[in-house]
Amino acid sequence: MPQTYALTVGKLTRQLPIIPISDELAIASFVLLGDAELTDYAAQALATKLPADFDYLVTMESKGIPLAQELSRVTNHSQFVVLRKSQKDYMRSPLSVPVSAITTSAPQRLVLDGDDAQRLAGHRVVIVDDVISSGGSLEAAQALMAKVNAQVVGQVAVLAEGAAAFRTDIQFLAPLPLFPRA
Ligand SMILES: O=P(O)(O)OC[C@H]1O[C@H](OP(=O)(O)OP(=O)(O)O)[C@H](O)[C@@H]1O
Ligand SMILES: Nc1ncnc2[nH]cnc12
Repeated sequence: MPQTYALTVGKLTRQLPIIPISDELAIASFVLLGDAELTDYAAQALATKLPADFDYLVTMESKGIPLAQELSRVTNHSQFVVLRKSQKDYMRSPLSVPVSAITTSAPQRLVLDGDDAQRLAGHRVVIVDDVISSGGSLEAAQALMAKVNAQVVGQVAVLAEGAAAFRTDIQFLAPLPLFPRA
């Protein structure tokens, strides 16, 4: 098994460390947090793939947050919504659903603050994340949007990992392979 994977996103390349995540599987770890150059570049590129008309970007804590912020700025949307991975005492009437992701074996919930729920109700939203893999995080976000009667008009990510690269219901910039564990 190679130790790193050379990821190319447009004009940028990054060497991603290959990390075992189970007895059978390893991932090329893509941590966008802290990579301002790639975040800005990806936001510019993803902006061209968004529907012309939407009200809010919605992202998932945590690695999607800087991307959604930059994409909001590029598309002149002054507010976006973050779905959290834990419930905080400052939330009012939060809604939550179970979420599973390829990187997380422990049970988790995805949480929407009630104030954000009111803001999204009846609006057109685009779900944005750094990477879509099993689709578990995306599915949980969709479930929350359905709960608040928000219409999902786009689903975008920088990378589609494994079988997600064959999905026709998402827009992304590059595929990312999964690796058998050595
Ligand atoms: O399609 P899936 O299998 O759900 O995988 C994709 C999700 O996994 C990663 O988040 P992670 O759970 O690692 O949390 P983090 O962003 O807080 O690190 C990534 O940011 C996506 O949200
Ligand atoms: N390859 C990857 N790196 C980091 N987080 C991920 N979440 C899903 N796939 C991932």
